[in-house]
Amino acid sequence: MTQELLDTMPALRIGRPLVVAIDGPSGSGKSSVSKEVARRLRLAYLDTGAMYRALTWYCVTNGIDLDDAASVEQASRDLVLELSTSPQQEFVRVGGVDVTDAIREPAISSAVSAVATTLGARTELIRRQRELIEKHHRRMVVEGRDITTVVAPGAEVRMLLTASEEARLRRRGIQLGGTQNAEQLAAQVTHRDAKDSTVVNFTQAADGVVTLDSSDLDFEQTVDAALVIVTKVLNRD
Ligand SMILES: Nc1ncnc2c1ncn2[C@@H]1O[C@H](COP(=O)(O)OP(=O)(O)O)[C@@H](O)[C@H]1O
Ligand SMILES: Nc1ccn([C@H]2C[C@H](O)[C@@H](COP(=O)(O)OP(=O)(O)O)O2)c(=O)n1
Repeated sequence: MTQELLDTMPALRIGRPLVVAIDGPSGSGKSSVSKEVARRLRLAYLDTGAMYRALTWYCVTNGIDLDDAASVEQASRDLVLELSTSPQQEFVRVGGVDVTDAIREPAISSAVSAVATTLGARTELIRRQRELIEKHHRRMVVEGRDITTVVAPGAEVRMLLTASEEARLRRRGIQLGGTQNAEQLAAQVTHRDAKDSTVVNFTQAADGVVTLDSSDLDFEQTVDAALVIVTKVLNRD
């Protein structure tokens, strides 16, 4: 879809609220596709997974027991977090420390589910996510696991981005530069999803949520398909 066409669509005019909520499993392309969709639609961008990762980094760094729900919940309130909401720039800082790369390390990926399944911590991060959406006047692409269902069920556009398990494992393997063997990849993709889905459902689209299956699409085709969904949903309403 050309930029000229997008820029002239009345439904996409600046000033109107436009929350695009995108959920999906690990490796489905949420972060990369959402960021590009935000750039194309000139919207802010929120990676909610980065918030769960930042909280995990904070807990691990401060020796907080991840099995102690009360301590993890307290940590979620103490967390001093700065997170980029620009799709042009990526940074995450915790207490002034740059953790942009550290939160993507396999050690954090393996620990993050323990934090993400602590309900009290979810409540606090969801509160912060909603605050960020309001701060951006509801003009934002927000991606995660529970955005379409819990964080922003009233979003103008709600999408579930999926891909086959095989495609997701392959993509994550390439993304990590071939450093992980099959077992390590499965731990970071399939097993993590299994743990995470005990608290949120991101495998089936809720009512009103459009599914985009990217298994047989390349990155550009997926971005284009997501933009088509956005324009169709907006022109329908
Ligand atoms: N449709 C696609 N086809 C091929 N690779 C893709 C596609 N979408 C995303 N990718 C790549 O797959 C990897 C995982 O995507 P990412 O956006 O990190 O997924 P998620 O945020 O859902 O875990 C990235 O390297 C990304 O560039
Ligand atoms: N809205 C969200 C976003 C992420 N999470 C959890 C689930 C994931 O295991 C972690 C990290 O999310 P992230 O989107 O960075 O995960 P990926 O590695 O991109 O699949 O956070 C969540 O529970 N709810």
